[in-house]
Amino acid sequence: MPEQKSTSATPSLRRVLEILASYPWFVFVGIISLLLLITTNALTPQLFRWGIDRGISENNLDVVFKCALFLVLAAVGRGIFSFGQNFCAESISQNVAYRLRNQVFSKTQNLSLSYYNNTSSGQLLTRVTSDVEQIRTFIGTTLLQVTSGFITLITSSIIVFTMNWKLALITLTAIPLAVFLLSQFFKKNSKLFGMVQVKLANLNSILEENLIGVRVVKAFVREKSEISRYTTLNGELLDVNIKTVKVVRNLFPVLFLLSNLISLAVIGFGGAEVIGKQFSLGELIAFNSYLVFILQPVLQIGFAAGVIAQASASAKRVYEIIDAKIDISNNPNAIVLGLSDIKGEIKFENVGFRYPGSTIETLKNISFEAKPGEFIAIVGMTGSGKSSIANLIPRFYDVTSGIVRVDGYDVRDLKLESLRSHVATVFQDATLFSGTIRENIAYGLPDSSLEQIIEAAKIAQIHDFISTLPDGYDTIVGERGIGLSGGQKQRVAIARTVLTDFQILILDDATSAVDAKTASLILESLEELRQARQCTIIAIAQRISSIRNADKILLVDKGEVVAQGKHEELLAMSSLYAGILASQIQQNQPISSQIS
Ligand SMILES: Nc1ncnc2c1ncn2[C@@H]1O[C@H](COP(=O)(O)OP(=O)(O)OP(=O)(O)O)[C@@H](O)[C@H]1O
Repeated sequence: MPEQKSTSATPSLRRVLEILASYPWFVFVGIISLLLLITTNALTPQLFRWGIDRGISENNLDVVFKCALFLVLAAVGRGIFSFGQNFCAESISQNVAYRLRNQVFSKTQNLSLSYYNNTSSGQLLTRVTSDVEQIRTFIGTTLLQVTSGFITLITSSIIVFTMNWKLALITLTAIPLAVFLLSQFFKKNSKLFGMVQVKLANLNSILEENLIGVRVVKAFVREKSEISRYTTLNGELLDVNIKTVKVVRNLFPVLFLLSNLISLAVIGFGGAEVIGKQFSLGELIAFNSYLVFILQPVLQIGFAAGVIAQASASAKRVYEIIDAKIDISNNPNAIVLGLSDIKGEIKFENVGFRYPGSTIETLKNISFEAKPGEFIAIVGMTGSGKSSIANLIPRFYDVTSGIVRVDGYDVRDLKLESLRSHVATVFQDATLFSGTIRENIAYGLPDSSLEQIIEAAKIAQIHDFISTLPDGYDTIVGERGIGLSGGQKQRVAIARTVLTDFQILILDDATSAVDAKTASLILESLEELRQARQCTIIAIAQRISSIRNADKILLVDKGEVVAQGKHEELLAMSSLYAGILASQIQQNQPISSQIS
């Protein structure tokens, strides 16, 4: 993973708890309900004591009836306060989950591309879904249990002390023992709980890869081995889950044993005191009820221990994304280039580039210039570095050495939004979103009129095809809609880009899936657009025939520009270029397939 601020589990959970301050009313009403519930619970044994000692023992029916009435009122109060505290806790937990999901998602939108090179989307998905859900469960249920447990434990301890300090001492020996057991449990198992989420994320990655690559799996008849790969990882998740169940399960018999031993001691010692008339029967019954309010919270906290450990691990993983360093960001004095200011000049000055985390120098000493309104082509073998050069112009990555300039400005000094809004890119891999064709074309400028959209579609040579569809521009594409061929998708992607207000257009193998005739029609339209807008075009091309009229052609080999000039000049000066052209004429095939 890319460099990240170290995020440890406990501070991460503390950061989750700090979010609660944003919901003061829910917290306030929740705490009041919780305190009232605890008070009602604490009063109930006293009512029993009163009913037994003053009512039953003294044959006073009036006290017995009053006691019964108060007990009913206490039960109703418990119902209301319990609803209040649970409603507030659930509401807060849903809001915290909403906020974390939004925070993680907006971070994923701002993270640099290098982060995605090193993190699978399955891992990211798990953090937005499962990890956030763990945190929600912790806030909605566990936090309440633990808070109420602690307060009940303290108030009940005070009450039992005032009732009978000797019996209380026997009872309270349970607490340090339980705390010791729980701390040991935490120490030993926090790693294990983190592993559950790691395994789940691995499983999601495989699932995601397979869903995306389902055609490859089928074409290579790899279904069985993919099922076995998934099953293996699923088995690992099962093993870790079972291990967590086991460690939690092992904790409870010990805690129950402790609780039973204390009960035994109280009944034995308390019973002797009742016989010796030092303690009334009502007091012993009330005392015994408080025992539940001491031991139950200890068990509750025990139950919560696992969830807290899991929530801590999840919070750590969620904050790892929220805190992830953004490699490409605006510098404090970044300049905004307005549409009327930008001319479209590009200059590479001795540019060297290494992908983040890589030790290999992908680009070396790249220097070239594109004047405003020029058509520059980049050709070269597959893997030579053509896309890497193009990626540096809209600052998808930063150079390792040298400078990339747009209109004389170092791109690192320009505001990213302003730079990228003037530099439009059509990628080879045309990703469309679910929605209508119209929405897809208008993705960059959602307010575009249908006329503008149609004009863009005409330039991309896709208008005629769209017109044949029953719903025309309102046809749904993407996962929910009709399937488009690779070439059709590429043309919709070109239309989507053409519609925007760019001054520099980068075509990264943008017509690779389109037939040669349509590709040349698209280039003709783009040429007209270039003349009209005076914009600069950088085209990465596989077919030399499609770019022979370029103002300048850069021939890239092993990360270096080995020759640059017009088509005829390159033919004369570069045997590599001449060789590529000859082989293309001979075989009428793209460059990459010749070389690879
Ligand atoms: N994200 C990345 N991280 C590390 N190395 C990368 C990354 N992307 C590309 N590379 C490496 O950089 C080199 C240049 O890749 P690039 O995509 O620029 O080549 P290209 O000339 O555009 O290739 P093609 O014609 O096949 O698209 C290759 O060796 C590739 O392995």
